[in-house]
Amino acid sequence: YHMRVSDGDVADVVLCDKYHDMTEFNCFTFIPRKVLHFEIPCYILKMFENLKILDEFRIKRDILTRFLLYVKKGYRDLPYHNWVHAFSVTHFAYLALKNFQLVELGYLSKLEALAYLIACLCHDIDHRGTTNSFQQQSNSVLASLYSSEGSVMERHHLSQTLATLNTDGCNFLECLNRVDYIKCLDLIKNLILATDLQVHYRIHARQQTMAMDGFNRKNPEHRYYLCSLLMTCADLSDQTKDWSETKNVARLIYAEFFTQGDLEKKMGKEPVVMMNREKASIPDHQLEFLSDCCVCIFRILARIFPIAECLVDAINQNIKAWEKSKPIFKHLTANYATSYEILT
Ligand SMILES: Cc1nc2ccc(C(=O)N[C@]34C[C@H]5C[C@H](C[C@H](C5)C3)C4)cc2n2c(-c3ccccc3Cl)nnc12
Ligand SMILES: [Mg+2]
Ligand SMILES: [Zn+2]
Repeated sequence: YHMRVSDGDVADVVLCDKYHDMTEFNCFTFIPRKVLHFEIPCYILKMFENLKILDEFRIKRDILTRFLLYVKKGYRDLPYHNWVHAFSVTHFAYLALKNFQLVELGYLSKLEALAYLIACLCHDIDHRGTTNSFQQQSNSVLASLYSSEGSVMERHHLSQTLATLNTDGCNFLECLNRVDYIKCLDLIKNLILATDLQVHYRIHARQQTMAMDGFNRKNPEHRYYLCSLLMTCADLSDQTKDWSETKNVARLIYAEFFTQGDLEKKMGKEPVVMMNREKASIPDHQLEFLSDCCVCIFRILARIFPIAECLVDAINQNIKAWEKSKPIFKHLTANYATSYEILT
């Protein structure tokens, strides 16, 4: 199953010493999806180096590189849940670590920072472009494996992550002492499981309370809520970029949603409106998602880290842009079969 990663592939990344000027790259306005596909592995290595994480844990660059090249191969060629998404989520984690000074100011330990980056890289490995409920509906192998615990896809992403770590020449964590190694895997597990939006909806209120009361780094619950919040923010960080990016990402997400809807129709099941290309109104649904989900999460983040206010503003700009797009969508949908074609 494991398509080999050659030593040449590893050397190409390890020996690449470009991108010295990271000024743009370190800003929240930087758009990771603009990075050339073949340059992504080098940028990931640069992020780890720049954060001084490799030295801290004596991680060997060639082993980390072999790991991330296998992770890259673990992602499928899907419109949205692909390797570029993994990179864009990891880039946000890097920005948060750097701009909020999460380790320097004691919000995260160095081990939590390492786990955060790895979890972002791996959080959607081997995604099939379908939701957890689709796994149940279609009685998939993954549902039979994990549906009793819930978060079916996220448990699969975690299992694929551990399998990749156990691939020859990929376990860059082997140099951690036993306590840190076990703690790191436990953190990666919690972080990947936190990317199930249903989990987020369940703990959202408590995250809000934590932000109002003030983050207490001595409180293990607060540490869990902060890590989960940072994961969800990273997963949704495309929504904090400019309008053309937001529109482009919506196009990719609905390509997956509508493909699942088409599949469900073929299975004789009625898809939810959000996944039915005949019935979905993308602007309305996106307005709902940005207003009820995204802006709330980033407001909590901004309460803890005031410089994240700019991310809340960016989301509000995108909400305005979706409002303005509605009449155009309404008019064009009359002429087009579906509102999706307008995005393309
Ligand atoms: C822009 C944008 N819109 C999105 C609109 C909707 C949903 C979504 O899963 N909705 C729900 C709505 C209810 C309760 C649960 C389970 C299901 C039923 C489906 C969530 C996600 C959206 N999303 C994501 C994203 C984040 C994490 C996992 C997968 C994805 Cl796709 N990343 N960006 C976006
Ligand atoms: Mg996911
Ligand atoms: Zn994701």
